[in-house]
Amino acid sequence: MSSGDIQSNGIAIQGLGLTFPNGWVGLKPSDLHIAGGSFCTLLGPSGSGKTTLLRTIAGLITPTSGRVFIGTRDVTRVSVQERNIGFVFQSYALFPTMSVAENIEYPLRVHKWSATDRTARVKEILDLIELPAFAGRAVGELSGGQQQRVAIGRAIAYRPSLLLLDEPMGALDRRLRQQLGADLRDIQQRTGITAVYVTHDQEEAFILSDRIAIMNHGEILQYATPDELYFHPTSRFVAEFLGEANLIDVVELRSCEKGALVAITSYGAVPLPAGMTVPGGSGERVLIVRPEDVELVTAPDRSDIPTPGIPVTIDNVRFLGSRSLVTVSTADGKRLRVECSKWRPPNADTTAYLTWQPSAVALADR
Ligand SMILES: Nc1ncnc2c1ncn2[C@@H]1O[C@H](COP(=O)(O)OP(=O)(O)OP(=O)(O)O)[C@@H](O)[C@H]1O
Repeated sequence: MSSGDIQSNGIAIQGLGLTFPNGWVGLKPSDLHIAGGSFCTLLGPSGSGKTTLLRTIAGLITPTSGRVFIGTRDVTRVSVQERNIGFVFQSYALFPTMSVAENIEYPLRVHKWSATDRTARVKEILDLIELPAFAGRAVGELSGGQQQRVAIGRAIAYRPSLLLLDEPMGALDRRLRQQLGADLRDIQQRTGITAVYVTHDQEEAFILSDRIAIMNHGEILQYATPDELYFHPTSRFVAEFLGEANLIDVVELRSCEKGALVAITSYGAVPLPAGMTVPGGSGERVLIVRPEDVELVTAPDRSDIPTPGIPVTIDNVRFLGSRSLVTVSTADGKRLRVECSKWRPPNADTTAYLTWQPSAVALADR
């Protein structure tokens, strides 16, 4: 496919910070390296700085500190037009009086492509976005999802080195979002363009992305693959933002005889995954265990309970069909959650013990 001839550039930001004129800190100085040809998502709650970071990469906002590189080129002081970037926003921003083909052709005219090259490229893009039969239609006659496909096609038509997308599916219903998301990922992979995508929808981010930057309060907290983020969050915020998490404060970390690490908690010693090393820094830590990794066991003799074997009382059991959600309380009143899909939970008000495999535990900053 000749659409794959886009020259993929990575993006590097170094110490990028932004304080707005009113004194509000939009971005705390951060570093990030997005590999060329990858799909990166900026994910975080409303107001966390996702759009601000995207706009700073685009050159629509000038940072107060740090640098932005596209490939090896320092573009910190380079204008938007010279950064060679395609944009897609939530509002389609298509020209309503122009046809689909004319919309796609427009940026090629601006970039002074020859008529022959324009015709060939428009055809190629119409095939790529799977709308060849709609070339002559006015964009106003298309569905929302089709219009966004045209917007994506128009954004990549002149072969920019980056594609930046700010909540492009925000106005679409769930079914259309899923369809367009799959189309977008397919287009990104077939062209090999580097894409940076803003959303606050975790599921969308997980489905689409090679790597995700989790943001909060203008800060990039962690940049990793979806499974690294889910199973090895490095902060309490990331753990709780990406689904349910049981958090247990660590009093102390100790090495046992075999060199493995053990976390001392107010519920006893909790073995940590083999090979885990003591993280740097001196901050307080928290253990993270996902509800689906926890098992509730009952046994007449406490010595039969596998570690960590935290005694709990079952508060309630909610049956949800394919799984049950169980809320339990420890002796000191801490509430924890257990999800069971393959075994029946004990009845409420019974005493049971919580256990899990050491590999299920992540260690994060408190
Ligand atoms: N020009 C500005 N001057 C002052 N503060 C601003 C300006 N633009 C944005 N902010 C603030 O910066 C913070 C981050 O805004 P931003 O739009 O980047 O968040 P976001 O994560 O994209 O949120 P959402 O998901 O709601 O779009 C917000 O608190 C916002 O009010």
